[in-house]
Amino acid sequence: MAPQSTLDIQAARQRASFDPDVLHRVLLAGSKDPDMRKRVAQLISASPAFDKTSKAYLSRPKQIERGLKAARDLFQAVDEHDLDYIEYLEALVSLIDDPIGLNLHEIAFTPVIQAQGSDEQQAEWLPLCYNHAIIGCYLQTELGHGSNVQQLETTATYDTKKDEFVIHSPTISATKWWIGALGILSTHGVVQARLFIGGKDYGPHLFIVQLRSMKDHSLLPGIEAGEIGPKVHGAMSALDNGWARFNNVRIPRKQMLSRFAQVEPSNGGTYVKPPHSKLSYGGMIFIRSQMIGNLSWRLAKAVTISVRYLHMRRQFADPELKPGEEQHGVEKQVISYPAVYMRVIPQLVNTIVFMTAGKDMANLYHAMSAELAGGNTNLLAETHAVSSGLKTYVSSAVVEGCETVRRAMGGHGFLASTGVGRIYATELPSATYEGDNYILNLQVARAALKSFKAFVGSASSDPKDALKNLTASSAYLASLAPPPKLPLSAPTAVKDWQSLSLLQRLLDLRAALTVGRLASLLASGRKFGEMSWECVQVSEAVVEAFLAGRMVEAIGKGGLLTDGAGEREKAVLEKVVTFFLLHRVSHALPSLLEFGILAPSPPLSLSSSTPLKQDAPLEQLRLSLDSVARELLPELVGLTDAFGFSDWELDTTVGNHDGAAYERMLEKAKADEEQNIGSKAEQQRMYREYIRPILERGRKLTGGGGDAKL
Ligand SMILES: Cc1cc2nc3c(=O)[nH]c(=O)nc-3n(C[C@H](O)[C@H](O)[C@H](O)COP(=O)(O)OP(=O)(O)OC[C@H]3O[C@@H](n4cnc5c(N)ncnc54)[C@H](O)[C@@H]3O)c2cc1C
Repeated sequence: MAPQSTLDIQAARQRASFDPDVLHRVLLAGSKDPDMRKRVAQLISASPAFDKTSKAYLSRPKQIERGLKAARDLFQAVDEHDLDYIEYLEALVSLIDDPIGLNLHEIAFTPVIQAQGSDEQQAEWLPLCYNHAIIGCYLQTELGHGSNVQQLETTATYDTKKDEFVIHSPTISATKWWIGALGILSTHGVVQARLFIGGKDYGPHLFIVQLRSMKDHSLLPGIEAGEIGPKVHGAMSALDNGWARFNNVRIPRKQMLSRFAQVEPSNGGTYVKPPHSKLSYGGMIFIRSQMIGNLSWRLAKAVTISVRYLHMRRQFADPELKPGEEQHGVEKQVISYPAVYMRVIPQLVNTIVFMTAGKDMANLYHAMSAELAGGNTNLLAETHAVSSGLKTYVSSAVVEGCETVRRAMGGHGFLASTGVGRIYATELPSATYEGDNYILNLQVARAALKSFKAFVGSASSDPKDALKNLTASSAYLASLAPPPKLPLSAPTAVKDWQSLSLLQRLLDLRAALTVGRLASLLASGRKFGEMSWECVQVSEAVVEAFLAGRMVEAIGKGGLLTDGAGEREKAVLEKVVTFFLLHRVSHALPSLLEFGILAPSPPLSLSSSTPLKQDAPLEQLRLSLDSVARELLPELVGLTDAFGFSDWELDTTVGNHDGAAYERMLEKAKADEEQNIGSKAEQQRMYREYIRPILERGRKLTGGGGDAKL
């Protein structure tokens, strides 16, 4: 007989109303080939090189070595199985779930050369990058400067006589810091440094600098570098984040990345300006746009583990059931408690929303790149606004989501072998790197203000033209034309709250008026620089309106969530989208009431004996949210199965496909004993050296009374 936990998971799996395999293909469509993913996962998991069983017990140097070994063995697998570049990237970025130095080569170093290198530079450097004849990192951040890139101190001074740049770190605060893959792995780096020509400062530009010898990997003359040390929660231990200082290091002029800005040798060095001031952001946009989809799959793992565990975990029988009634005395699955499912369902729903947003983002990025290649910068501002908004929103939500589903698991969620804490710790800095989220909120708010002013300015004279100029990121402003009559009449029935167009309109109006409020504050004399807290609210409102619009489109005919889906899959995805919008509208209630978009409920009676009037619109909103959550409850395990993770990928004791959690937890505790607390002989030694003296002292103090108990 299978353990109860297995029976619980099997029963939960059978309750799903749709085919998880079909849904799996819908979720991956347009981003990954499911068959390729499965094939690569199988061959990577079968290789002892990628074994994860001892990872939690390794010292820092051994973690670093494990990361380097993974990189070397990955290339052996590439050669042995003839993996192409996409297959290799899948293995590196999503299957080896610890970030390793090589990731930076693929997501930062190579892309910045692709985006910012001239044709000649690409021809020279990219073959070396693709074949890993060199390994690179991206050196932007300095000890004293992070978000404010314009104040970086490292200099690149043009030497007319030798036609070279001299790279130099003038102060301690100019030391490059945090640089992934710099500590031990990289041979080369792209360095952000201030360009000086003839004493004039042209601000930060990008330079390819060789860091280590190609013969013996020693640091080149004039370069000092090292590793910065362990990170919080022991996270990212296999990744060698490093520091570096440059002492008048010379590089040829052709190593300044010059797709856009250039330095020509004529007249003692002539600076050629980029055609668009934001063109150098291209590399950043690439990394951010990749992050959205990647983060969604990390949350998917955490949610899969948690949801499966919460179906097999049972606590407390229903106290209202009487003896003889079905389920009397049987403990309930904890997922059935509203205080559990109301924490977990929003995370599961976010996962699917973010996967879809990730595809949207990738499509937008590719369209922008194609246009840029032809010299057209039309999509640059839009791509910058969308990628900044999604990066800040998604990374914050994923970090919080991982911690939420971990806490929902109670004590076992705190055990490393459960696996969710590891995902949380790894994703935690995503809220900081590639643009600190609070800095990005400022940029989102600035872009929103610009769109708002342009729209309001032209809507009064030419409403049609104003509407025509809206983009995906500013589409919510259409809710202001014609000016809405507020408050809107809110539904008084649960079902009516589930209208996607109504929910989207509410989020659109809330975004438009949140931006409008910021514009009014500016008009009343407040300075933008003093309103970084207001910008948090603006950014959240604008991104949620954007996501609402994209999700309503995705669930429509031919949308990202319906293409390839059968009727049953469409039905469950529609519930997912409905829950997302309802949940966001509930969360936005303070603003919806503050701006008068919805009318407040009448004051509550203070008497505890008066029954609550459930027909008030906002009560109906609460009921509606709970009703969709309950409709989703039987689908949860099926939905997580649709993510398609193998047990090897999840690397958990409690979230495996078969649900046998307790068996695995005990098995692992026994199997790991030696790595965990040392051999039996070691344990005896520790007893003799540390435990026995305490007990002997205690016995002496109690007059040897403890002996009687032995
Ligand atoms: C794990 C990890 C890996 C990294 N990898 C790399 C890498 O490979 N290469 C690289 O170059 N860098 C890397 N970084 C650095 C990263 O890009 C920076 O940490 C990030 O840009 C933020 O800069 P900062 O840390 O200096 O924060 P700061 O800019 O000092 O910010 C500190 C605080 O001040 C707030 N703040 C700052 N200015 C304002 C303002 N105007 N208004 C309101 N609030 C403000 C911020 O929101 C934040 O809360 C990495 C960082 C981490 C954590």
